[in-house]
Order: sequence, then structure tokens, then C-alpha cells
Amino acid sequence: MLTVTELIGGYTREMPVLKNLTFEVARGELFGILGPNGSGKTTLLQMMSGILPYHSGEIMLKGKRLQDYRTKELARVIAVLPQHSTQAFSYTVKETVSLGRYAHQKGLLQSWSTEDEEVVQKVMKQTGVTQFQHISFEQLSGGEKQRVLLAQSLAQEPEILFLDEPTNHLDLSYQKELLDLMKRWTKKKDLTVISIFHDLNLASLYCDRLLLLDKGKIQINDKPNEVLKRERIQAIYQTEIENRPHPNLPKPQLFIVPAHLAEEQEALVINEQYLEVTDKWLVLKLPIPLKTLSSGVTGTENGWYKTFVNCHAKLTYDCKNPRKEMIGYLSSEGFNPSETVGMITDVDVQTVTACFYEEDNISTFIVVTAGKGDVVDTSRVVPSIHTWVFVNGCLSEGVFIQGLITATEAKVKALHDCGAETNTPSTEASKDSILIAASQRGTNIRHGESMASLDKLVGTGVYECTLLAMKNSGWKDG
Ligand SMILES: Nc1ncnc2c1ncn2[C@@H]1O[C@H](COP(=O)(O)OP(=O)(O)OP(=O)(O)O)[C@@H](O)[C@H]1O
Repeated sequence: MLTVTELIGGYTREMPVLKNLTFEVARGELFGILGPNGSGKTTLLQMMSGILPYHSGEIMLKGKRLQDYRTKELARVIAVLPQHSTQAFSYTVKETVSLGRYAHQKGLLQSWSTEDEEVVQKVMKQTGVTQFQHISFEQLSGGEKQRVLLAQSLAQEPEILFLDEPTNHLDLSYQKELLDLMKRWTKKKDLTVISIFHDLNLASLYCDRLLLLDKGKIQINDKPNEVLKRERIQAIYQTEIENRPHPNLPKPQLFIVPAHLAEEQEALVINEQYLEVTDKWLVLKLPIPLKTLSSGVTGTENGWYKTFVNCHAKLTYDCKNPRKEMIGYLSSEGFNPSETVGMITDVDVQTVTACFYEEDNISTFIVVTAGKGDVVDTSRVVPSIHTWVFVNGCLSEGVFIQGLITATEAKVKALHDCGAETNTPSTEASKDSILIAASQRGTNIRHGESMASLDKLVGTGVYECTLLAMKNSGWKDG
């Protein structure tokens, strides 16, 4: 659809902004242009849309040189939604949108046809501006103006739509609506959309391909997964970022780390001083939230939690809806359910074992309740075990998983060594719970030596604490 070859250009011949760009955009693509401020995005967009001449190289549009298009002919192929727009005259919204039909009007009198009217009404509806059609464009808010200008571009019925930061001024739902609409049009109508984005996360979600510019050169032109790599974006935008997949989609999302939050992170050591044991519960209450992976009753979403509660279940406990019951219970006891991991055990929580382990600048605090529960089926004696692993350190996602594996293996070994095996393929652990939570401060624990040290602490800690907790609860072999 559009081919750019060895493009060089800018505002002076001596100092070109764009330095030898070569790439192609296919029909029906949603193609994103990214890059830091001043990297040349708008200059490139203006050259591709014929607004700005270039010094050398070639831009081919549908197989024909861009310079060979006459103005009206070009306006039937491309439309541009600029970043900022002011109008010299005071037009109504409908008049503003109608200007988009200019390239389609025929004859000397440029008469307004039924088709023109239909297209204008349709695009006003699609962009949600019909209700403003008779009022002045100037009276609208920034976001409303943006939608009217989009309607104007769509009224042109272009084959390529150029957008310069289209979501600027738009609230969350209109950002989504505009980009959903663009995506639909690329798929259903083969519209080609070439858009500048500052919001890398939106670009990741909607674009088929991304062109990343840096100082007027192409850094990379590829799929979002390849372009939005942490190291690359950090180097080009000169800022620390984190990169995670979208929770429900295989699309990368980037997160900045505000300086004041990074600086405020004074050291915290999670240990027994934060643990409270009563006859009805165990509570670990911390001044900061921990990044947590848990199989409790509540707080099972991967997230950040400050309070960890293991309640002793009453014999009358209704296990049909434990989550609802737990939320009600936590609230009634003054805990905030949205920042609390809640678990239920049928073991006497006062038989808990809690130990602190430390080595090589890494420390863990392990808390285990284990033993024969008192609510379950009495015909079979199955131990009930709740394992908490707290880590003072900054864990990668892989280390969280490794921690769970190590803790589970250590638990099984402890069960074996105290004669509490179930002789089934799994440990019949459906009523057991486990969590691993980390302060995400201090020593970085990723793969390699630091992970091996943590593995050792977690393995030893969970094994010893489980054995001791079983003993405390009066568990007897067999
Ligand atoms: N009209 C102009 N005359 C001279 N230089 C200009 C003009 N417009 C832009 N420039 C320069 O060209 C370079 C690229 O600008 P451009 O607007 O293309 O960058 P951009 O990537 O779109 O930036 P931003 O993200 O800030 O919008 C900048 O150094 C800028 O100062």
C-alpha cells in the first residue's frame, strides 16, 4: 500500500531530521509509529501524507510516486487527523465534518449529494458526535473536538488514515472506542491506519506492527512483542521500566516506576515481630504490601497484600461459599479484605511454627500450621497444612514459581519423614494452602546463585517448620 525507500528529509538540507528510512505498510494494517520526543514521528507522518516535501528517497502510494498525485486525487486516498487543530472560521460540528467530503464532490458547483449526507450522518454516529451537530465546533471540549475531527477524516472515506496521537484528549472509554473502531475498519474495510503513539501500551494492544524511531533513524520495525522489549525501551526512552504481559492477552505492557516510590523504599525485614497468634487466628500484619502468590480463600489474585490471616475454622463452618464467608468475617474483624490474604484451617493455630532463616543477604520467614484437622472426615486421617513463605528480597516471576515448587517438595518430604504420607499420587492437599510473598526490596533474586540460596532457605525452612508444627499439634506416626 505504502512503500518508503531510503527517505531523507527535514526542514533544512544540512540537518535532515529523517535519515535514510526504508519500510513498507501493507493494506489493512494498523501501523504504529513510536519514538521519544523529537525523534521525527510527525515529520515522517507529514512526509507520508504529502504535507512536507522530502530531500531524497521515494514514497510510493499504491504503486505511484506520492509527488505525482494531484491534491484532490490524494485526498481521496489519504486523510490526516492532526495532533492539534484550530479552525479559522466558526463552523458547526456538522459543517466541520462535511468538509471531509470535499474530495468526493463533483462538478463546478460542488453540489451536496444524498451520498455525502449519508456518509456525514454515519461517521458522526460512529464517533458519537451527532448530538453536537448544530453547535459550534469551538464550544466543544478537547476530546469532543478530537472526535469531530476524526469524523471529518472518516467522511473522506480514505484508504489510508494518518493519525497523530489520536487518543490525546480522549478519556479512557473514548480511547478504547476510537481504537476499536480503527481496528474494525482495518479488518472489515481494509482501511490502512498509520498512527503516532506516545502510549506504548495502547500501541501494543492495537497495532499489527510498530516502527520505533530514534533520532531520525529506524531502531526496529516489527511486531509489538519484539519492539517493546524492556532493555530496548529503557535505552531509547532513557528511563527505567518494567515489562509484563497484559493479564488476559499475549501483549506486552510497560510500567514506569515513579522516582518518589523507588526512593521511599526503605529496608524492611519480615520476621516474627509482625506475627500475632490468638486462639482464633494467626495474623501477619505489615506496614507495606508484599507481592503475593497464594492459594488462600481470599487474596488469590496475584497482587499486593499487607495482611495475612489464617483463621481457625469453627466446627459449624459452612464451606459452601468460603470466599463470601471469609470476606464477611475479615470485614467484621476490622481487616480490609482487598489487602488481606485469608485462609482457613481446621488445625489449632496455636500450634504454629514460625522461623526466620538467613544466608547471603537473603532471608525468609516461614510460618506453618500442620496437623490433624478437626472438621474433616474422621474415617481417614489426612493432615492439614498451611504454609506461608515470606521473602525479604526482590523476586522475578520465575523465582516465585520456583519458591512454590521448593516449598511443596519440602512439605511432602516432611510428611514422609513423620509418617503422614497419603499413598496417593498427590498429597490430597485440596484443603491445604500455600503462599509465597516478597517485599520486592533489597537483594535481587533472579536465576543463578541467589535463587539457589533462596531455594536452600525455603527448602530447609518449610521442611523443619512442617515437621515441628506436626509434632506441636500432637501428630503421631500412622
Ligand atoms: N517546522 C519545523 N522547523 C524546523 N524544525 C522542526 C520543525 N518541526 C519539527 N522540527 C524539528 O524536527 C525534529 C523532529 O520533530 P518531530 O516533530 O518530527 O518529532 P516528534 O517525534 O513528532 O516529536 P514529539 O514526540 O515531540 O511530537 C525536532 O528536532 C524538531 O525540533
